[in-house]
Amino acid sequence: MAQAEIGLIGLGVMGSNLALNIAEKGNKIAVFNRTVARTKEFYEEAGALQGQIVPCETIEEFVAAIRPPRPIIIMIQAGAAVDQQMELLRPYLEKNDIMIDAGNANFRDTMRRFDALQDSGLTFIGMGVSGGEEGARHGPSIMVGGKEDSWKRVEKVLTSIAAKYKDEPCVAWLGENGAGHFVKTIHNGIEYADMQMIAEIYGILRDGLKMTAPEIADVFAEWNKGRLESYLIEISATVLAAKDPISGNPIVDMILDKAGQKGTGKWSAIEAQNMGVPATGIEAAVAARSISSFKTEREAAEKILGLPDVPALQVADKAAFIKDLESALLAGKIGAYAQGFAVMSAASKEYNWNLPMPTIAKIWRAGCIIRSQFLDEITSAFTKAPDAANLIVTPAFATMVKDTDGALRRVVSTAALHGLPVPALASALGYFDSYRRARGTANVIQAQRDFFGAHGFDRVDGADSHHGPWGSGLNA
Ligand SMILES: NC(=O)C1=CN([C@@H]2O[C@H](COP(=O)(O)OP(=O)(O)OC[C@H]3O[C@@H](n4cnc5c(N)ncnc54)[C@H](OP(=O)(O)O)[C@@H]3O)[C@@H](O)[C@H]2O)C=CC1
Ligand SMILES: O=C(CO)[C@H](O)[C@H](O)COP(=O)(O)O
Repeated sequence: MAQAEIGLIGLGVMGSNLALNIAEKGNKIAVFNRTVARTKEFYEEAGALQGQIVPCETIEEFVAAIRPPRPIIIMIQAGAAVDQQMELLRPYLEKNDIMIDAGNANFRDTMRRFDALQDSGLTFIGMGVSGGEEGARHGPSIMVGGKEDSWKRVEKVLTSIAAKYKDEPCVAWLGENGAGHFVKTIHNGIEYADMQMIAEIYGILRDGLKMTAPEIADVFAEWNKGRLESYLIEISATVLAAKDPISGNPIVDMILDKAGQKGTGKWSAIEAQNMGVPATGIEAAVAARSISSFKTEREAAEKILGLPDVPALQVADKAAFIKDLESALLAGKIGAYAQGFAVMSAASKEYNWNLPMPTIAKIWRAGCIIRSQFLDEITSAFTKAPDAANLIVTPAFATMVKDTDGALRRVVSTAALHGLPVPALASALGYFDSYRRARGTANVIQAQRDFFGAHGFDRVDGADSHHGPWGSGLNA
């Protein structure tokens, strides 16, 4: 029997769908799962694809089933489980075999694993996969990091399973070691911001305009035909329209308002802070998820503080206000993506990855959770200006920022005046207002720091005096 082209460990939600996708595209695949019963179940459910799948009960049998040099995808719970799995696998591997961690790893773990294998003859790929269950099965977006020659060994298989945007595969080698997982992390950070801003707009429509879930679904479905066309707006319309089979109510009204998080959003915010690059949209979204999880505390706080004593929202022209919400959401999205790309640009320099920004935007156009028409516009902006300091100063996006500015301002201020929380949208406005202002207010911060800590300051006239006259100046 011919050997498998590739192996995959971990037949959970992502791994099983990825394995079926690989098999369906004509690649023979060997599979293994820690819990053997799951491997059997997976194989039985594979139907017509069984001929392409080699189910294995032991690691030894699994490794022997793959053609060397063996690419082995590890698609399991991120973190310590990956280290454990790699240790179990290692004794059976041979020179040039490639372990591919396809889970949502912290890129720092990927760098460590990559380094640990440097002189072993084995290689390592850190690969971000996005698209959830459906994407894994029918075409995810794949962000690859590692040695270029390891990528060459898997390029054909990965290209065959990746999503296609107008025939262009949404997979690319992005750089050495942690590059792929870093880009996937920022993808997820942007995903957090995108989702949070949609939720904030939903909050204005629900609590401000008192619209029902199906009515809001119609608004989102309409927006999905315009500038906001995206997977996240599409699924938001779908979930808002869905009914709870138990109560008959809209299902979203029966879902608790607390959201979990597994780490990638937080890592994006941490890495942005580490490099001194503002990612306020992502930070606001991560904080909003954390506040959402304080359900009991929030219930107690509402009893003590009550909701803000503000008038109910009244709008003279509802259609015009909804148009403003659409533009404000686009503006917020521009801010979050601009920040995400700025973080990747800084990381590219810090880690010598040479991350290709237009390519990243390109492979996010289909397959992944943040896929949208908007990413094609980003692709085009970065293709024309690959060295732009920030997405918002590229000609197309500068125009968009100016065009949506009024709406963002009206929506954020209206929300504030009516006690409706919009932390991510407000962060976008603050970001734009700070970034576009040549003369800011940090002169006072410089002065304060120099006053209390003799930190010195730079002068507007470029002259050499770097310490204030505070003592004499104050007391004179
Ligand atoms: N779900 C999603 O939408 C996405 C998930 N990811 C990432 O993909 C990875 C897998 O996620 P998902 O498929 O959702 O997870 P699941 O919970 O569905 O599956 C987890 C898998 O990990 C295996 N596993 C857990 N611990 C160990 C261990 N110590 N040793 C060996 N195997 C272990 C499980 O095996 P067993 O059956 O024996 O328990 C199972 O096969 C994660 O890193 C996740 O963050 C990435 C993109 C999207
Ligand atoms: O990678 C993903 C989507 O792109 C996963 O669904 C991930 O779990 C999302 O992050 P979180 O669980 O923190 O919301």
